[in-house]
Amino acid sequence: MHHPPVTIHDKQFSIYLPERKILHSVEIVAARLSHDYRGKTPLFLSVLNGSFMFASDLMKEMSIPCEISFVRLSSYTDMHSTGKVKEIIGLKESIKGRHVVVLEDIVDTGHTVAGLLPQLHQQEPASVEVATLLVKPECLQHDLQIKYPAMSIANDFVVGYGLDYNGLGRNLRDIYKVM
Ligand SMILES: O=P(O)(O)OC[C@H]1O[C@H](OP(=O)(O)OP(=O)(O)O)[C@H](O)[C@@H]1O
Ligand code: HPA
Repeated sequence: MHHPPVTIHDKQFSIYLPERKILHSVEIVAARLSHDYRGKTPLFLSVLNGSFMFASDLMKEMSIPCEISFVRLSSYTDMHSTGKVKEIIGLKESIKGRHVVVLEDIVDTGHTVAGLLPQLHQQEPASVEVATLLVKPECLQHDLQIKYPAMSIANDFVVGYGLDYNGLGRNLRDIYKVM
């Protein structure tokens, strides 16, 4: 399939990860989670906005009983991290004693996940792990154990499949990187 470059705001992006590759990597993560959490009814916590597409496709591939809830925790404007971590919004149910799996679209500097995990641990879950579609190992600034990364990428700004550049690009089926 041909994927011409796309323009979003002031920048051009070229094809990076086609949809079939994304979906294949999501299937593999779902199979691992279905195996590891058998008998545990995990609670997925999808961190909005970026992770909605990953969460949706991952849930469809899960072969064990599981639940999902959506939380917000935003710290990004433009293409650079502000480094500020905000508190969790929207977590209505108790996670005490639950096996929680945080769903992220991307772990970049790691600020977001590093800020989120202590807030979750305060509520005494049985366990907390992180599943992310993308991780940028070169950019990580925290000592994080990301147990379920679907794909590792280089230090490129990417959009598509839920990921945005200043609000746009989330609807793209494929992932593009800035040119
Ligand atoms: O590892 P980090 O450097 O913290 O970057 C990753 C976070 O940044 C993005 O969220 P953003 O705050 O842009 O909100 P969004 O999901 O609504 O786009 C992304 O969805 C992750 O949550
Ligand atoms: O590369 C990225 N693209 C979109 N959003 C992001 N948030 C952190 N890194 C990125």
